[in-house]
Amino acid sequence: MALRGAFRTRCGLLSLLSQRLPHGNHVRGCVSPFLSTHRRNNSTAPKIKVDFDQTAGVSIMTLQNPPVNSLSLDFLTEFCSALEKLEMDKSCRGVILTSGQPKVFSAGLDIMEMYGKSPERCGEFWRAVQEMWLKLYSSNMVIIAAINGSSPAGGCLMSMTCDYRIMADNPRYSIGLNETQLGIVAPFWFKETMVNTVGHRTTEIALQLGQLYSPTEALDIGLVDKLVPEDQIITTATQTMTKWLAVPDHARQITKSMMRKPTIDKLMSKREPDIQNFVSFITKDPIQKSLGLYLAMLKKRKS
Ligand SMILES: CCCCCCCCCC/C=C\CC(=O)SCCNC(=O)CCNC(=O)[C@H](O)C(C)(C)COP(=O)(O)OP(=O)(O)OC[C@H]1O[C@@H](n2cnc3c(N)ncnc32)[C@H](O)[C@@H]1OP(=O)(O)O
Repeated sequence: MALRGAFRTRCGLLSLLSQRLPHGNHVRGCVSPFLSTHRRNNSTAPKIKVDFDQTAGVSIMTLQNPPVNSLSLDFLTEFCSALEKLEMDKSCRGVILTSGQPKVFSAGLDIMEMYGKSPERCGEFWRAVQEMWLKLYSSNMVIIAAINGSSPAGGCLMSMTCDYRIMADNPRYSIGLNETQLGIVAPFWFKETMVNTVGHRTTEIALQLGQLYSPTEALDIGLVDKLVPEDQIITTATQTMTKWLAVPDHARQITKSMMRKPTIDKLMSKREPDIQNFVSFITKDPIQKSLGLYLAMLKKRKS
């Protein structure tokens, strides 16, 4: 039923863009579903900057995949490899995740990775998305998100895998799992991560509506834990980290695992079917058309 609903029209995307774009913009004029070009970040510059403070045992991972830190296959691969290195380094006990791009923490999954790609490539991409989630959600380190910009969809998922979320108090920013507004469906592990964060009822409403929340609304529902002025976000994250690292590692790690293991085990046991589900869903013609329209509109609203 959900799939049929998503396939029925492209209005999920159209209504999202005409009703509420994250920065309050509106679609202007008509759009062509055909996208001939798309500015890609093909740079070989590192997409993740890691600053390790050896004395504190804390790394700051800065996401730097311009223009909007979208989660492309290359980005995810580099991110997982950087995180794995830190995980294996016993002197690193905490990570602060933040964005090096103005106004955006992460725009979520790179839509270009899901548009016009072969089933094989889509499968490879989805495996990388799963890997990012698994590595973050099961990390032994304390992970704090310093959300210094908008964080829709996959960006919100990434934030929710962290142990604590501090968001810049700027009403122009938004955060949430807005998948249904794009005519796509948040997979079960996105849903469970949100349930584990804000509870069942709030998730039910948030997911069906594909709701994007302002920082104040996100704080109200517990999607983020603290709001601070943007220029204080890293100092606040660093102070918060000190508090978390004062707890004995083994006790905190076992507790974290106890809370998250059922969800992690569920994805681990369903990884391949989850990839197949994603590939068969995303490569369907109506979904491809919707994604094409959405991309075209993202560009159009700037002109
Ligand atoms: C039955 C069950 C089956 C299960 C099937 C599974 C289904 C799939 C589930 C997928 C799960 C998650 C999905 C996602 O994460 S999809 C991504 C959703 N993201 C969004 O909707 C955000 C879109 N972007 C924005 O709203 C804004 O860009 C912004 C982040 C608020 C920033 O605004 P801005 O004004 O600063 O920048 P803007 O001018 O809009 O964008 C700059 C350029 O970046 C391009 N771009 C933006 N977002 C993306 C993106 N996510 N992917 C790729 N490209 C993106 C945008 O087009 C601009 O490009 P250009 O400069 O014009 O070339």
